[in-house]
This record gives sequence, structure tokens and C-alpha cells, in this order.
Amino acid sequence: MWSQLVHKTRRMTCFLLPYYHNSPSTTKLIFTPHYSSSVFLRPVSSPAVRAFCSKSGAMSSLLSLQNPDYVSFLKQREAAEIDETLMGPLGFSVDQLMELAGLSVATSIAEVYKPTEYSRVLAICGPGNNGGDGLVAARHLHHFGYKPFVCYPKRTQKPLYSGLVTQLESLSVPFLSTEDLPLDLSKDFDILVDAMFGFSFHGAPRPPFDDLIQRLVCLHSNDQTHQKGPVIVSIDIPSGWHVEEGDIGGEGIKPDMLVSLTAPKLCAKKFCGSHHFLGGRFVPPVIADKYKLHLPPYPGTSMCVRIGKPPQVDISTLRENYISPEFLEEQVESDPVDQFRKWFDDAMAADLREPNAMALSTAGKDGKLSSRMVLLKGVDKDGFVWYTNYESRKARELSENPCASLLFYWEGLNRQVRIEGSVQKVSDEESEQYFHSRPRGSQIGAIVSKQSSVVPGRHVLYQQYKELEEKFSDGSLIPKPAHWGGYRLKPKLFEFWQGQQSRLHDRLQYSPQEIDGKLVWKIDRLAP
Ligand SMILES: NC(=O)C1=CN([C@@H]2O[C@H](COP(=O)(O)OP(=O)(O)OC[C@H]3O[C@@H](n4cnc5c(N)ncnc54)[C@H](OP(=O)(O)O)[C@@H]3O)[C@@H](O)[C@H]2O)[C@H](O)CC1
Ligand SMILES: Cc1cc2nc3c(=O)[nH]c(=O)nc-3n(C[C@H](O)[C@H](O)[C@H](O)COP(=O)(O)O)c2cc1C
Ligand SMILES: Cc1ncc(COP(=O)(O)O)c(C=O)c1O
Ligand SMILES: [K+]
Repeated sequence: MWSQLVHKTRRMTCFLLPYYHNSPSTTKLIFTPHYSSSVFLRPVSSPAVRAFCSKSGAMSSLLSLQNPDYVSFLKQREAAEIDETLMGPLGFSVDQLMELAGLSVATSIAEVYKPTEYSRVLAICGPGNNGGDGLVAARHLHHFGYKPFVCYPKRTQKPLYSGLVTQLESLSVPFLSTEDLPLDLSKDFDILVDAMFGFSFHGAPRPPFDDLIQRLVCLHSNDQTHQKGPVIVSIDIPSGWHVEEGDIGGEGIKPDMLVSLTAPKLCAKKFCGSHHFLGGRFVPPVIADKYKLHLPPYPGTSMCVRIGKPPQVDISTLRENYISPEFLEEQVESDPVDQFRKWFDDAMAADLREPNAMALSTAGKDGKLSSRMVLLKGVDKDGFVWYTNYESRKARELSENPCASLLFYWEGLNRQVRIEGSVQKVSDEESEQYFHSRPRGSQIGAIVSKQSSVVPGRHVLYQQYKELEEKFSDGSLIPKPAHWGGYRLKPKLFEFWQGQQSRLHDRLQYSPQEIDGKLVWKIDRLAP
């Protein structure tokens, strides 16, 4: 039933940072909880930083605030050696590694540059494996919804490479010769994938790559005219850079994004672009161990992880233009609770995270306001229910002033709901029933926490928690503390807000009116 709603298991997020513990006889993989101050970062959904707006992007971005020194950098010789070991004793084939490398590049690009804004991609591929990564990336980008083009002037006559070319041709991905390419690449492409040279580059670039690199260099000079040009994404090494020293003369390409593979090479320390990613999620422990590689963990199932600092953003530029279906008086339910349920169902269907999270605002007798999030645990014609500590700040304020307001914001649907009314405690039986439905850990947590009071340190809570956990380890009933229970807000005012373009939002307010001794809800449209 809806009013007994939302008993979803709370998702506990714990970041596990693997490290390899070396003992003379064994190599053990130990997981330690990894706490980072950035753990609480939310993805910012705006065009400027769509960079990390996808779910996995958000995960990558929160890992990014790790100390950048934490990441290892490889010498050219080490990179080549690792490659040989992977493809020798460790049993990988070059095809496999190239596929994973190219996929990492495509997913890194997709995390930062959305195909709706950056559709036209030119992959410039060199004669070696770096070029192969570029071909694979182009294929994945096609499947991700981009429009890739490929320039592959020095083709390698090996089945792996001719296969990659055939695969692209079968997707009708156009191949452009160097002569076909416009001298100025800035007009025709949104993303330039630099897949010319990787860690085997040496000396000075020979034709035709010298000229191609120069065309990428030229784009920065255009940049000074403040034209929005294409972005450059380098695979593993910015082509033309010394693999260890970087851009020695300072006249090389300046990529916006670098996707390091396996581990960044030394030149990556000189990378100044906005987006440094790591790909190549195939490093087995023996390699990590032998080369003492410190690499960030890949989030979830992602093929890439952001390393280095995320780009700085000007907060004042962050904004969304809401685009939604019109929300009209004719469509709404006459009863606001029914309308709320309809929208709540939409929020559930949209798979939003914690659609039952709501801001609760209260004020004490001094009139000073306070807000916090709580979880809605039930709704019906009698009101909106949540559970909390009856000795908390909110409880004190509610005892002094029973008026409160609730606010839901469903970002993915461009919707907000405001509810105002008066608050009462729910019955003891109702609290009792709900309390015992919670996970046992949360029940103990409620006993331990004298909510809103000052605690000398986390260890105090943890100590009490451990003691109670031990006490109730036999599975016996955990008694609900008297100071824990529910509140119900009886609504007197509703507002349903649907975001629209140019800030001309729809706002429908429901207020109660008595007509012929009967209570009806009056619906008014408010100016946005
Ligand atoms: N383990 C991994 O992470 C994997 C990474 N991969 C990718 O492979 C490259 C390294 O590939 P490799 O084939 O060894 O080398 P390059 O792609 O860098 O290029 C070698 C070719 O480039 C020619 N070359 C070298 N220098 C120049 C130059 N100055 N001018 C022109 N051409 C040059 C070289 O020819 P030579 O005759 O000079 O030897 C080669 O033809 C790595 O960076 C990753 O991107 C794998 O895909 C998977 C595993
Ligand atoms: C998403 C979310 C849901 C929360 N749900 C509850 C809840 O249901 N009950 C509760 O007591 N605290 C909940 N909290 C914690 C409160 O926001 C708050 O920190 C706590 O209730 C103390 O508030 P007070 O000192 O103003 O009384 C939640 C926090 C968040 C971020
Ligand atoms: C302190 C506190 N109490 C209660 C709740 C509600 O949790 P539950 O869904 O377990 O009732 C939360 C949720 O975040 C909370 O933080
Ligand atoms: K490259």
C-alpha cells in the first residue's frame, strides 16, 4: 500500500580502496574503507559542468579530489615492459587490450562531452597501437551516438588493424585522407581525438604527422580570438610530446583531455588541460605490485576514472533551462493529495534517488527558522508522516510552534512541491510498528543518538553502538526508545511547480475553501 510506502533498503555507500599487502609468501588483497572529504559531492547538472553529470561521472568526480600525488607515473621503458608482460606471461592479446583501451577512451569522452553538444568527432590515428586505440574509440563513439570521422594516413597491414577499419566501414564511418581534411579543423569538428602516438614515440614527428600535429597546435591560437573551437582529447600521450619530459619546447599540442592508459606516463605531470582520466581497467595485481602502482579505484562498472583536479567553475554561470510538458489546471486532480501521489508515482517511475526525501522547515517560539531533510514514510488524506527524535531541535521547535512546511524537489522531472500545515505526533502504536520495521542497525542508531545534542567525538557513538549491537546480537527485540517516533503534517496549503523555459514556470496552488459548509480545494495559478 502506498501509505506504507517506501521501505526501500537504504543504500549505504562505502568506498573501498584496494591495496596490495605484500608478504614474502603471499600477495594479499586487502580492502580498507576509504573516506574522502569529497564523498559528499553532488554532480552539478549544468551545461558548463555536464562534465560530471552522469551517474558514473559523479562517482569519478568525487574520486578526483584525492591527492593527485597519490597516482603513480610510468617511465617510457616501464610502460613498454608492462605491455610486454601483459601480452606475454599474463596471457592477454593485443586485440583485447586495445579494445579495452579504446572503450576507456570513448567512455571518458562520453563522461565529459555529451553527444548533444559535441557530436562531430575526428579521430586522427597513427601507425601503432595508439592509432589502434583511436580506431576502437571511434567505433564505440559511433555506438554512443556521436558522428565519428577517421583520418588514418599510415595504415598498418595487420589483420587486427584491417579488421578495425572494416568494422568502421561497416558502420559507414567516413575515412578522410589528409588532403580531404580542412586546413582549419575548427569549423568541422567538435572533438579531435589525438591517437597519433603513444608511449613508443621518439624523436621529432615525421610526415604526415608533423603537419597534423601542427593543425592541432594552431587551434590554440584560434582560441585566443575567443571562438569556441573543438576540444582535443589525447590518448595516453599528447602526440609530439616527449613521453617523459612532456612538451619540451612549449610549442606542442595542448589537449583539453588526456586519457592515460594503464597508468599515466611521466609527461602527464605536465598536462594542464581540464580533464585527466585513467583507462585500461585490466591491470592485474602482480603488475600493480611489481611497479608499485598507486592507482585510483574505478567506480562501479566504469571503464574510466577521473584523476587530477576537476575544472573550476564560475558558480554564477550554473543554470538550467527547464523544458517540460505544460502543467495545466485542466489536467490536475481536484484533491491535492491525489495530485501528490500522481507526481510521486512519476518520481518513482523516473527512478530518482530517494524521491521521498523532503526538506522540513520549522520555527520555534522566537520565530527563527530551521530546515533539514527527512524521509517521508507515509501519506494519506490525514497527512504526511516522517520519523525522528522527539528531543531533537525540530521536535523542540514543533512543540513550541506546530506549524511546518515540507518541500520536495524532483530534479529529474523539473518539479517541486510545497506543503504547509500543522503537525502532530503519530500514535505510539504507529511509531512502534514503524520502528521495528527498520533495519536493526538503524534501530540501535536511534537509541544511541541523542539527536541534535553535542557529542565529544564519533568514537562515543561508535562505542555505544558496538555495546548495543553485542547486547542484541541474539536477535531479541530492540525496544523503541520513548523519545523516538513519528509526526504527521496535516496539509493546509499545497503548491505544485513545474519548471518551464525562460523561467515561465507553471505554479498551481491548492488552498482549502468552504463552500456550502463543504471543504473544497481552490486551485490558483501563481506567477512564476
Ligand atoms: N598497456 C596498455 O596500456 C596498452 C596501450 N596501448 C596503446 O599502445 C600505445 C603504444 O603503442 P605502440 O604501438 O608501442 O606505439 P605508438 O602507438 O606510440 O606508435 C609507434 C609507431 O609510431 C611510429 N613513430 C614513433 N616515433 C615517430 C615519429 N617521431 N614520427 C613518426 N612516427 C613515429 C613508430 O615507428 P618507428 O619506425 O619510429 O618505430 C611506430 O610505427 C600506448 O601508448 C597505448 O595508446 C595498447 O592499445 C593496448 C595496451
Ligand atoms: C536525505 C536525508 C534524509 C533524512 N531523513 C531523516 C529522517 O527521516 N529523520 C530524521 O530524524 N533525520 C533525518 N535526516 C537527518 C536530518 O536532516 C537532521 O540532520 C536531523 O534530523 C537533525 O535535525 P534537527 O537537529 O534539526 O532536529 C535525514 C537527512 C538526509 C540528508
Ligand atoms: C537520523 C535519521 N533518522 C531517521 C532516518 C530515516 O531512516 P529510516 O528510513 O531508516 O527510517 C534518517 C534517514 O536518513 C536519519 O538520518
Ligand atoms: K596520442
